[in-house]
Amino acid sequence: MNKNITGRVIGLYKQNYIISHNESIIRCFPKGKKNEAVVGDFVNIDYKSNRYYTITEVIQRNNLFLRSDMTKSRKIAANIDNVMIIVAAEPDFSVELIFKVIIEAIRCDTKVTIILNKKDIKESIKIARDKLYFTEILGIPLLEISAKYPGSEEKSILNIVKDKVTLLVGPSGMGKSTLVNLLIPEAHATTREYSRFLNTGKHTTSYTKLYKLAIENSYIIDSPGFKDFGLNHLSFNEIIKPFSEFREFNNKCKFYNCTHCHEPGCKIIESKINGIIDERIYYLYKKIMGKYILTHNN
Ligand SMILES: Nc1nc2c(ncn2[C@@H]2O[C@H](COP(=O)(O)OP(=O)(O)OP(=O)(O)O)[C@@H](O)[C@H]2O)c(=O)[nH]1
Ligand SMILES: [Zn+2]
Repeated sequence: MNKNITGRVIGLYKQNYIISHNESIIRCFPKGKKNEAVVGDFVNIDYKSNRYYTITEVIQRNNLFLRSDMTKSRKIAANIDNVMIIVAAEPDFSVELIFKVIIEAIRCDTKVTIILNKKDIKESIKIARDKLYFTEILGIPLLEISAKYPGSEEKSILNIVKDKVTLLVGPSGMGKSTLVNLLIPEAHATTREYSRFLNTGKHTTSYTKLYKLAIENSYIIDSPGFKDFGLNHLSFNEIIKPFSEFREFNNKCKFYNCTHCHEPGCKIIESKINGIIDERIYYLYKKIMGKYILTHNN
């Protein structure tokens, strides 16, 4: 007898899916060779009596957060409302990398918050804060916390994640796991349980997982740390969109297809020279767009 049910992907490791369905979890495999579904997806699954569950259909998504380079793209999570980017006083982090994540979050039409962790490290917190100058100019919420030594302020994260599916991303070493354990005290145990369930033969923790928070209707998706974040799947307009300061000058350049990187008669370059556009933001744009153009023209 075939049994068709709908569930949500809460874990994915190689070809192994963990699907949640009515408070229980089901191990599942993709139907063909391709892994179409990602964490956060709602899927229809099918049980063939003596075999195993397979995903038969991915239900239409609201969005799909991904990163891509010239050769491949990596799907990270689907159906998200919120992207929380975690950086820290130390180790050092790349503003360019963080900004690329913001660009992708805005393409997905989600909210974005930056969490600056390890505020207890007084010697380096100011440098990290200065690097995040763009948050104020572009109106991106920034919250300083200490995931390791939490006080009352850390509770305000709950207001950000309430009633939402929040994707937690960040470079390695910023304290993402510490934050996950603070928000979801049973996360460690859940990860262990999932690893056993996946039967992968080793205790792998480095895969994307969806956790249910204690507050109703609120979820966190924890994804592995990354070193780079490619935007090859985006259009020129999607890359420029978060640079809200540029908007009023965007269509006023001499050339209709101005990249605002080097062209004569560029109103954005002019506005940067006149101090109307923040110089640091302009150079951040130029760096990101310069690399994007280079990979797209090859
Ligand atoms: N001082 C201080 N250290 C912290 C804080 N949060 C995390 N750490 C430390 O920073 C280091 C990295 O923390 P993790 O939570 O493992 O970081 P992660 O981002 O999950 O790192 P990856 O597993 O590499 O992706 C650990 O030694 C933590 O104890 C904090 O608020 N203050
Ligand atoms: Zn221009």
